[in-house]
Parts: sequence; C-alpha cells; structure tokens
Amino acid sequence: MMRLLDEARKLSIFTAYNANVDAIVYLNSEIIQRLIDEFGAEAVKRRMEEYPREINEPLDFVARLVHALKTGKPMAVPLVNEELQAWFDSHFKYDVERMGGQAGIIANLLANLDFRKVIVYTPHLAKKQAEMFVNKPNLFYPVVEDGKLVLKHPREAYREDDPIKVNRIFEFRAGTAFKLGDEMITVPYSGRFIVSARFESIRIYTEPELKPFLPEIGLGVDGAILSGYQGIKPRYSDGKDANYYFREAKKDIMLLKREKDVKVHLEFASIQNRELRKKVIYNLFPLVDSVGMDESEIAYVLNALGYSKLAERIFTYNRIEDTVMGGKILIDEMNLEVLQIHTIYYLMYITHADNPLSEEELRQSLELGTTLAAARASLGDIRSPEDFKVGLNVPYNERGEYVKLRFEEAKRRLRTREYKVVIIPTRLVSNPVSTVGLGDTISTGAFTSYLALLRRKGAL
Ligand SMILES: Nc1ncnc2c1ncn2[C@@H]1O[C@H](COP(=O)(O)OP(=O)(O)O)[C@@H](O)[C@H]1O
Ligand SMILES: O=P(O)(O)OC[C@H]1O[C@](O)(CO)[C@@H](O)[C@@H]1O
Ligand SMILES: [Mg+2]
Repeated sequence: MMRLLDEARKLSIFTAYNANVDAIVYLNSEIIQRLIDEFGAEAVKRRMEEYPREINEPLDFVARLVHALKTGKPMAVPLVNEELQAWFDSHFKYDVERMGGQAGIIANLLANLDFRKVIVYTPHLAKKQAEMFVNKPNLFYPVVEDGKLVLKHPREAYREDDPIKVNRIFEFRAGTAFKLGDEMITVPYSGRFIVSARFESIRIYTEPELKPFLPEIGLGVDGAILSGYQGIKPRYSDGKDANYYFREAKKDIMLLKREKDVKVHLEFASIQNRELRKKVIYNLFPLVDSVGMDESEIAYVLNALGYSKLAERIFTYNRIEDTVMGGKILIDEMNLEVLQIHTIYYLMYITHADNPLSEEELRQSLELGTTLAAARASLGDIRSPEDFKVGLNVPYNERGEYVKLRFEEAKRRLRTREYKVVIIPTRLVSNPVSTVGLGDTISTGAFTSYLALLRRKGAL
C-alpha cells in the first residue's frame, strides 16, 4: 500500500474550481432540540413533507436538516437568500473554520502528501481563502503575467477584492437522539449536512485570460480533478445562465486535453435542482474519464436519468445489488472509463471489461482511498505522507464480511461479464474528528492510485 502511495506521489495533478470556508458546527441533542422547539415540531414536519430544495428561510433549513438526521444521509442544500447568513451566525457558534470545497480540500491533501506538483485553480481567491491553502512548495496557483503562464503559491496570488464563500457544515453523529413531537429519532449514521452558499457573486468558470493556457496546464500534469459544477445557478442577473457556464465548462475540459489526453476525474456533489443535475450529467460526464460520487448522489443521478424506482431503492436500502445495477447503467450510458462510488460501508469501482487494470489492481486502488479517508477521519487532517499509516490501523467496518458476501451474490445474479466490478469494505473510524471532505479524500486516493497503476502498466 505504501509503495502504491509512493508511486502516486510522483504524479502532478491539476484541480479546480471550488474552494470555500467550511464553518463547522458539531451537532448534539440539545442544539437539535432547541431548533425544533423554536419552530414547533408540527411546522417542521409539515415543511419536511414539502421537502424544500433551497433554503429561503430558517424553517427550510431546519426541515432539511432533520430529514438528513433521520435518514443519516450526507446531504447538501443551497442557501440562496443572502440575508439568512446573519440568522445562521446568530444561532450557531462555529466550532472550527477550515478549507472546504472539493478543489481546496484536494489541493491541500495532495500538497501535504508531497505529490510532485499540485496546481489548484479557483476563479475567486480572497486573502482569507488563500491563507487556508497549506504552505507547501509543491502547491501552485496559475496566473497570467506579461502574456505568460506563471505558477505561484496561492498565498502569493490572492486578489484583495475577491468575494469569499462560507458554507455552513453540520456534523452529526450516529446515536444522537432527539424528539420530533411524539416521535423519538436516533441518528442512524454519522455524516454531514451542508448549507451551500449559492450567491450571485460566486461563479464557476475559468477567467478568460487564463483560458488559453489550459492546454499548457494539461500538458504539464498527469491528471486533473474537477468539481464545483454543483455551484452553477440556473441564471444570473447579468443575463448569463447555466447553459452558458456549462458550455464554457465543456470547453475547459477539451482545452485541458488538447495537447495530451490527460485523464480527468469529475467529483460529483449533491445537486438539488433536477434540471441542473441533468446538465452536469449530460454535458460533462461524456467528456471526462472518471467520476466519483456517494450513495445519495448515485440515487439522485439515476433519478435524473429516469430510473426513479432504482434510485428510490438505493436511497432507502443502499443495497449492493442495486448500486451495481445503477453503476452499470451509468458507465454504459455515459461511456465512462471508470466510475467510483463511496458509501458508508463499501467502495465500488465499475469499469468496462477491457480496462487495463486487473480486478486485484482496482481493489488496491480503492484500498488506498479508504485508508487515506480513515487517516483523515482519525486525525482531522493529513499533514504528511507519514499520516497515511494511521489509516492502516483502522479496522474494516463491522459489516465488512457481509458486504463481500452480498457482493458475490449480486455478481452471480447480475450479468457483469461486460464489466469489471470490484468492491471493498470501508475502514470506518468510530469517532471521526469530522466527516466533511472524506469523500473527496477517497476519490483523490482512488483516482491518483488508479493513474499510478496505469503508469506501472505503461498505459499512462
Ligand atoms: N467515520 C468514518 N471513517 C472513515 N470513512 C468515513 C467515515 N464516515 C464517512 N466515511 C467515508 O466518507 C464518505 C463520505 O463521502 P461524501 O458523502 O462524498 O462526503 P464529502 O462530499 O463531504 O467528502 C462515505 O461514503 C464513507 O466512505
Ligand atoms: O457545493 P459547494 O458549495 O461548492 O460546496 C462543496 C462542499 O463539499 C465539500 O467540498 C465536501 O465534499 C465541502 O467542503 C464543501 O462545503
Ligand atoms: Mg462528496
């Protein structure tokens, strides 16, 4: 495992587009109970049934939070009303502020693991945001100076007037109990509920002056990890709309691949708006090589593709057989090279049968992902390659053997000959420091080790 990590560390990676401040609240029974009592259990229940897709007022937030707590599912809901920020800040004391956003988290992780070169791009880079990037000599932010591409440390590249984006993260732990009217609820799984800031000023794109240099950036790296598309809004007051930003996003991927067919991983994130979700799937999945997502997200994706019954089953039961079936659909319809799904109990890869890696190699790549996440869950952060070893001491979850059994059954029942499907149980930390970003960590470990294994075979 250490050897594979060492091979992955020889790679150079580009990552974009989202970085934000995660303001984290560790929920306990009292905080939850106080919120419910403030609005009244009946009102909360009614709003839960309406299932608001955006947070416009505090009750929308409470309803979606309680829904997430009841199911124990990782969820993210956009906050569209800027004025509500004051409500959040007066109601909660944030326990920690740390780097958030897939690109921000992944850049810091790769830099701390001493990857050869890490280039991170976010269209907004305020001073406070820049200072959340780790101080490592292998971490760069691309800027254009005198018509040339220059790589600087993010802390040397911030722009005074850039907007800053704060997401509120509510971490919940399995076993936390509270009352919703007559109903006693116990949180079934640990996880996080994200209130994602979605305001006009934050856009997901590449600045026009940097865009012509994307082929040069692509040429200089071994892989790219892109995310943040979930932040695109249906429309903006200046007349631009989601279609505009998705057209630009497509161009970016094609530009990155122009000089060299650099492998691109897209890290999916929850998108409440079904139309926007479809746009990410139909515009971008066909252009990338690899996609990663969690169990709620595959359910949402399948729903958007029209498989609502299968989606509902995955969401409710998280059965391996259904996830395999959903994965097959996705890899086929979008013709991905590789799809990686992370869930609380298992990680899965699905590829086409002609993938250059063997099933054993694919399993190793997932092992690296879960070990890295276990290290981060134990320590809160991964500060050096040494920290990885902490993950090796974290045991597999108690359902590990059951997971393997069910997978073998599923394989027998479903036709899987045209695919390679592998599953491993997760290494699960019982008292994680925090869970936000663990999926990003898994995907980073999985994708970079996938690339390293391809390279070992001369296929990269
Ligand atoms: N306590 C834990 N210890 C180790 N891994 C965990 C733990 N909790 C969650 N994970 C892993 O992290 C994943 C969360 O991914 P995801 O929902 O995408 O989170 P995020 O988007 O915040 O990174 C889970 O599917 C699981 O594999
Ligand atoms: O969708 P957004 O607002 O870019 O936020 C992404 C969120 O997902 C995470 O990157 C975790 O995957 C958080 O750190 C962050 O708050
Ligand atoms: Mg995720």
